[in-house]
Amino acid sequence: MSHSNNPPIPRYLGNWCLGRILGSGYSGSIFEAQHVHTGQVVALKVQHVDHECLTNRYERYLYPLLQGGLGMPTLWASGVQGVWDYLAIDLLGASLDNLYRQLGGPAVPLDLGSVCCIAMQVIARLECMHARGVLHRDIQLGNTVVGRDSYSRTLYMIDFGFSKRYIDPRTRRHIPDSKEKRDFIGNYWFSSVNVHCRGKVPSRRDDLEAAALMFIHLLTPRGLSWTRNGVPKTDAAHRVLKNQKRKARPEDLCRGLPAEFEEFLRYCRSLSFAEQPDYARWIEEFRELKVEEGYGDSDEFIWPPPNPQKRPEATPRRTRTPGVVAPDAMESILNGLTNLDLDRTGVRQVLGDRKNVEEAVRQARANLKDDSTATREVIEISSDSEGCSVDVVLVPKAKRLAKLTARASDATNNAALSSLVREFLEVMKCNSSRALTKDGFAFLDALYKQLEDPSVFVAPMRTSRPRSDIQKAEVKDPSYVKLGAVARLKREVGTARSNKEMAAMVAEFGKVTNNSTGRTITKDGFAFFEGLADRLMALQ
Ligand SMILES: Nc1ncnc2c1ncn2[C@@H]1O[C@H](COP(=O)(O)OP(=O)(O)OP(=O)(O)O)[C@@H](O)[C@H]1O
Repeated sequence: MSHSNNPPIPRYLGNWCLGRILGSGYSGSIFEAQHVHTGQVVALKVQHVDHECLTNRYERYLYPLLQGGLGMPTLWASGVQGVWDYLAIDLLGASLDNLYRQLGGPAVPLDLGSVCCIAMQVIARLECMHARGVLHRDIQLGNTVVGRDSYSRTLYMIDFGFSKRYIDPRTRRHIPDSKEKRDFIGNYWFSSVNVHCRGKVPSRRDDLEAAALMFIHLLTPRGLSWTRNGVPKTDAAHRVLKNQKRKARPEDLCRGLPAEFEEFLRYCRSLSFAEQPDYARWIEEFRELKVEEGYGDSDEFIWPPPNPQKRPEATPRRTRTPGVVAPDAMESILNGLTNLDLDRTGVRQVLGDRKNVEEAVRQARANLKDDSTATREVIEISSDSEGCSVDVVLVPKAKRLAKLTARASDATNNAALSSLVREFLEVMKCNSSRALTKDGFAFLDALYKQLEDPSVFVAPMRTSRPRSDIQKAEVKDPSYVKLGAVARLKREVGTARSNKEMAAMVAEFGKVTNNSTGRTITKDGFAFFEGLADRLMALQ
């Protein structure tokens, strides 16, 4: 319906006296308003009842599902008066869109510290919404706003006009997927490729992918490439935009950004339709990135952005430049393959006592046996420098770690252990996830055992309990516990005087990593293992 003939919005709606306009969207306007009796100040979302997209009608049913969650606005009242439908919700502050533009965006990107805070908070908001069975489906800068007063460092999600329950309240089941192409719901800039370009049914993964694109947009000078020509005005222009979005590879979108952003985007795209995302892991990843870059570990969104507390260390950050396999990375992949020597029956045992080979090693060997029947994983790696593509056989991370674990139990001296530690580092670095999986812990167990006393049985540092059990049973340490301990280990490993001392360090590393939410190896963690490999050579 056309709005030009709408009657003017009255000064009073229900018990609310309308004040200044806060913003307007496609379906209506938002006003600051005050309760005539209590004086309470709210944001009043006003829409014409005949509007073709009367989102208030949906929102009033969704708000109650979200009440009480951090960063979820409260719905105080709602009603219809004459032709006006209104919702009275918490009055909040500026949107990220406003703040970003104030600072010069998109010409000027946002600082990494702020984007990490945004990432931690937005992922947590999505976790909260999803836990209550609701998808947002319209994640964008204009729908992410800061709170007021004591909540001015908290981000809120607003605009649930496109939101939907993805858990059927009757059956308690996830909504079904569909092969049929559906009309697009969301926004041009950040809606996921599956939803926007392929017409798929939105699910939790798509909220997260939209968030990932939003983070990348904020960090990219001039923003995501498909946003640069403005909102498409014709169907043809919209088709061009969708094409551009569909073709943009994560490695191109994230060139020059810290690896976490590309990894997060890839992770979102790897989720299956009904899969539950690992929110905690990614909140922890962005927290660690923030700490590593000198911005501290808080997720509070401080505006204007403060300067980093310390400059980033000289070691270059791990940015990803996939698409091009660097010659040394390719060499390490191929070396890794040729080093996978399974026939070690004649190796003399010096450090280890074969009778006491621990559970982790037995497990690793069992995994190796299973591998003989496993299919090879072929991954295509294209090179944009040459405009060609090469096929490379990559051994999956788990398999390579299992082989390293088995070899660790057979190591005959410190030099052999040192080279195994270096191979372990290679595996962890060339993989898109730096999370220490149970295979990684098994390697640490084997290494610890060799360093400490191979004749004593050592309880594994991490068991392979199902993740749900682990989450129930464990109270995670705050990230600074792990970060502080690993930084100390990195400093101290260079002066370790014996294998026993190094064993204790490996054990401590395993313990703090197992107790942290993300179980990722940080930059300091990598430096610790590098130091350990050096020290093992020095103490031969
Ligand atoms: N609770 C609030 N407190 C303060 N400002 C708000 C609040 N809700 C919305 N706004 C402002 O109004 C703008 C539009 O709000 P909202 O997105 O909810 O409306 P909409 O009509 O659904 O918009 P669109 O059609 O663009 O999706 C927001 O970007 C924000 O700047």
